[in-house]
Amino acid sequence: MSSQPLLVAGEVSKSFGTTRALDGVSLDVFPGEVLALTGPSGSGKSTLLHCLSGILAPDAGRITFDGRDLGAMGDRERSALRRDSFGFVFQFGQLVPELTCLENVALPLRLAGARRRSAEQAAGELLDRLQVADVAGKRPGQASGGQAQRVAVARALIATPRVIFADEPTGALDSHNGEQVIRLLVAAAKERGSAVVLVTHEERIAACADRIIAFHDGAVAVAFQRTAHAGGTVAGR
Ligand SMILES: Nc1ncnc2c1ncn2[C@@H]1O[C@H](COP(=O)(O)OP(=O)(O)OP(=O)(O)O)[C@@H](O)[C@H]1O
Repeated sequence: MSSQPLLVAGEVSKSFGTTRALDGVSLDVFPGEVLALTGPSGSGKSTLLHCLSGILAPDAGRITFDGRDLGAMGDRERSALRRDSFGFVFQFGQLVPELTCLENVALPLRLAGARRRSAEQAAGELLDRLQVADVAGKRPGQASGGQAQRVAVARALIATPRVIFADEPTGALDSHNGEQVIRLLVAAAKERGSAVVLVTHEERIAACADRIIAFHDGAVAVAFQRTAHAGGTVAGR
């Protein structure tokens, strides 16, 4: 496949004090692909995800999204990019506890100016797609961990972002539940054409991706192309 990469990291380095979390990492994320970042604890996976999503600024190197340099953007432009083009799923869903699950999922559309009725209709359809329509009227605290994580996935998908960043999204679930959540995330993202960057240390979860990049000590250790989806390049030193 010859599509252009959507997100590009070029020679990205990041340190926290004397700890070198990333050491000259380069990689591409292609439109619609599911990329897993794996590796042992402390190898730099989350730091890279935060740099790719514009949450953290690298000390050296460059991140571009759709040809635009994240480092050259002002805070407002970067926040708008995160809101309009990216979706996020974290280890603990981080849903708004006072809102129902349906309202949580509808929130990104409401913030983008959609009317309540159409936003909640779309949210209801997505909850159904993620097999949790029965918790629509409940608050997150009344849902199980697995249900709440599916609600968080629905919220990340609803505005059809170009990229979904998922940082250990199944870390708080048992392996069966975790794998089901990832399979639903991957299937729903593919239907909508959203790329997924998935941080996980679990092999079974990484195996759901099109491509796997394993990190060690802040650098790319090895990369595997599992499907013919994208012609990505990786490098590290
Ligand atoms: N905010 C921070 N302040 C200080 N050190 C940090 C910070 N964030 C990360 N680090 C350090 O940077 C290195 C890489 O951390 P990172 O969280 O990216 O690894 P990881 O592979 O995601 O690990 P885990 O799987 O345990 O989440 C580690 O040594 C970590 O202790």
